[in-house]
Amino acid sequence: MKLQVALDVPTLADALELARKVADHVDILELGTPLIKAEGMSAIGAIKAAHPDKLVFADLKTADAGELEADLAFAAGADLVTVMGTADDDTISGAVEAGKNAGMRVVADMITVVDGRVERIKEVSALGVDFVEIHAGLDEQARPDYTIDALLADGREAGVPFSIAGGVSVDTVASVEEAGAEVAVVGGSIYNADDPGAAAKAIRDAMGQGAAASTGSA
Ligand SMILES: O=C(CO)[C@H](O)[C@H](O)COP(=O)(O)O
Repeated sequence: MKLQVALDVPTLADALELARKVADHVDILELGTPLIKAEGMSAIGAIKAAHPDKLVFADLKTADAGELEADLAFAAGADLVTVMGTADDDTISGAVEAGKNAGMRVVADMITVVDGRVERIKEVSALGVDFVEIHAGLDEQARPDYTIDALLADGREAGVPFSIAGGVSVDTVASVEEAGAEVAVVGGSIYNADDPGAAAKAIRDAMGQGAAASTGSA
């Protein structure tokens, strides 16, 4: 399983600083949606230029014009982009087409899909996305009864390649790996830590894989 850090910070300068602190311990550097909105697509290339040995993930959360938005992110240097799992099937297919043309990968973000999630995961997988991100967003995580367990159960059941995002921490990353995820996505547990580098290393160690390898593929 690979470890992806979500650089959910407001400026490119903050993202470059955070990436520098954690890069030794992660495989994939994610530009969070707010960062891309604040800084634009050029931030993708800046992160890639600073860390050419890492996969760069642009969390576009595209809801329409899938081919156009994915094209822009791939041209800017992204290795992977997200399209919303709730988007129109043609939007998802458009992003998949852009991925094929660029030789890069497309991930369907299943955020806000709760009822019927396994069925929709299978549908978007059949449209050709490379994997699905089974995801509880920050607002869903803030509810008092939130746990990661439903995400893991749906990953096990769906039978397609998946990542997990939704407050993954040093305490839960082993269960994400045990569920069969290709990628564990971690934001707040790293960027809110007093020492983000140490937090990333602790999560990597909890995965039992030691230091991050060079990342030609996820
Ligand atoms: O995409 C996101 C929110 O929409 C976050 O990047 C993702 O949820 C990972 O962060 P955290 O570990 O804090 O949940």
